[in-house]
Amino acid sequence: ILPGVTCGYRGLFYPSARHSVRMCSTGVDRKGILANQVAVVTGSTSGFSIARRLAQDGTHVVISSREQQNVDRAMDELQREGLSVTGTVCHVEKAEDRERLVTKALEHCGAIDFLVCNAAVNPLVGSTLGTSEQIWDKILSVNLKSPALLLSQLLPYMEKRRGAVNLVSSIAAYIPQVELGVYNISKTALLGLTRTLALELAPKDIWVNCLVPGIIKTDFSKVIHENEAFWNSFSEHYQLQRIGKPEDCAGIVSFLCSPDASYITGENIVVAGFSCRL
Ligand SMILES: NC(=O)c1ccc[n+]([C@@H]2O[C@H](COP(=O)([O-])OP(=O)(O)OC[C@H]3O[C@@H](n4cnc5c(N)ncnc54)[C@H](O)[C@@H]3O)[C@@H](O)[C@H]2O)c1
Repeated sequence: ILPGVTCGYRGLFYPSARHSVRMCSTGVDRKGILANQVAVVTGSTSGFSIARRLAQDGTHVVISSREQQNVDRAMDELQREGLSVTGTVCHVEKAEDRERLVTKALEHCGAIDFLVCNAAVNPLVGSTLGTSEQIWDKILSVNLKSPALLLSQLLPYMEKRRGAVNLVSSIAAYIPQVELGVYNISKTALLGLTRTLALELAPKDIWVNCLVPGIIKTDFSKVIHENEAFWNSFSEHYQLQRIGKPEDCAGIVSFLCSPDASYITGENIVVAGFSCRL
């Protein structure tokens, strides 16, 4: 256990903690609604709003991304806020890194309840037909294949306690942007992956849903929100007259892991300020 971080039940597989909170679902104090549960979040060291919110709601969170220094910095910041967070390097394309992530979660927290697949890349701004085979492989590998492979490694542990999986797609799945080419396609395919996994995992009472963010202000979307042409047409396309904040997405992920969402699986939840083009 990390200094200053209490996991509380290291090495023990408690029966699903969800059952103990299921009774107090709607209309009650949500503080600690995810207490004593464990979440693994990929690509969670730059904005880390989802990791923070899950931890604020009581979850023990295992963060990860490609660079040790980024993992250390995010862990440090979240632990200073008194949150139960640990982390490790996990380049989601690498099987050994995914295995290390699983081991880390089990070592520190003894179980795994939730998986949030946040990591994604878009190495190219350009058309689909102008994309090299190498870039195709990279985008599909990180954005689409890795979530499924990581889940298959986590599943033996998640199914002991039931659980929730949250994939992260994009509004680009519904409203493709010409300059986002293969990225649009990877995010569209995630909608299909969500439904297929929901079907496969329903008998295990593991819920699989997909967050579909609109334009959210992060480094990832700089290429869009720092572009003047984008702002010229923004109010025409998005009805809430602002771009999203990472926190706008974090709460919905927490909700989808909570007992209040126990009859929701296979859904794509759009958090995008509404567009008539949807
Ligand atoms: N920001 C937006 O407007 C927006 C809109 C729609 C969807 N999204 C999606 O939201 C998710 C989070 O994006 P964000 O905007 O917070 O950006 P972000 O850059 O903060 O998050 C992406 C994370 O993925 C990590 N990552 C990339 N490749 C990785 C790999 N191979 N292994 C492990 N980690 C890897 C990055 O280091 C980063 O931490 C992504 O799936 C993105 O596609 C973002």
